[in-house]
Amino acid sequence: MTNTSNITWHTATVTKSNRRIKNGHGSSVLWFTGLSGSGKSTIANAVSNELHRQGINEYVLDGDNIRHGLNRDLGFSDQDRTENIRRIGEVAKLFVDSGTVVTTAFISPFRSDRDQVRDLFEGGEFIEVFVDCPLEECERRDPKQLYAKARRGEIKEFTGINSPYETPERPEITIHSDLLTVKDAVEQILKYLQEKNMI
Ligand SMILES: Nc1ncnc2c1ncn2[C@@H]1O[C@H](COP(=O)(O)OS(=O)(=O)O)[C@@H](OP(=O)(O)O)[C@H]1O
Ligand SMILES: Nc1ncnc2c1ncn2[C@@H]1O[C@H](COP(=O)(O)OP(=O)(O)O)[C@@H](O)[C@H]1O
Repeated sequence: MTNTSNITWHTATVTKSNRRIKNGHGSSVLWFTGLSGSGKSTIANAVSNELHRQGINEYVLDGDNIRHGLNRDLGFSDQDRTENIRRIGEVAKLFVDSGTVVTTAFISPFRSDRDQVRDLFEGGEFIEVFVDCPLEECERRDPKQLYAKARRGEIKEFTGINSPYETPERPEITIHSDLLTVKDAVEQILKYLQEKNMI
């Protein structure tokens, strides 16, 4: 599948470092991972809103939206999920290179896929945010009624029901979204970025 033998890498003249100096802040990826309904999109968007309010270049890459466009050819088999995450990782890397604080909201259920994305980045740029919420609470929320469908057997390979979710072992940030408000979650994440001098 890899075919880079006749392709030459062009080094850009304006660098990531130039862009960070111009912007007056760092760039990184906040990689949200967690079950469907755990709160990835809600918290990622709330973080992005706050960054925007503070004049920081931000962007949200969201699972449902990307699957309507760039990754419309992919389904939910293990193999397709791996390819989904690989592509998003590469896109996130472009955003970080552009000087943006990018938030991504994908289930990204497999540890090895998340670790491969982590390896694309320089030290400190990849921030794994585990949105830790018990399956029972996600199922109670069921904002898109997908758990109900999965329980009725209408969705095959639904994460947490009949497809695995591998919890992160050493995430930079863990958000207990069954215990915290969205506002508190945003504060926890912004505090991390400030402590790391990212913003
Ligand atoms: N089988 C199955 N399993 C899990 N999720 C499903 C499935 N079918 C559709 N959906 C909807 O697609 C969203 C998950 O897409 P992702 O790209 O984040 O998934 S993955 O990272 O490739 O596993 C997920 O969005 P979130 O609820 O925001 O997580 C669901 O709305
Ligand atoms: N503390 C919380 N953090 C995030 N979402 C919460 C929280 N409490 C309740 N919710 C609700 O849970 C649902 C989470 O849905 P969503 O953000 O789409 O999750 P995901 O992107 O992980 O599928 C939303 O309806 C949201 O309003």
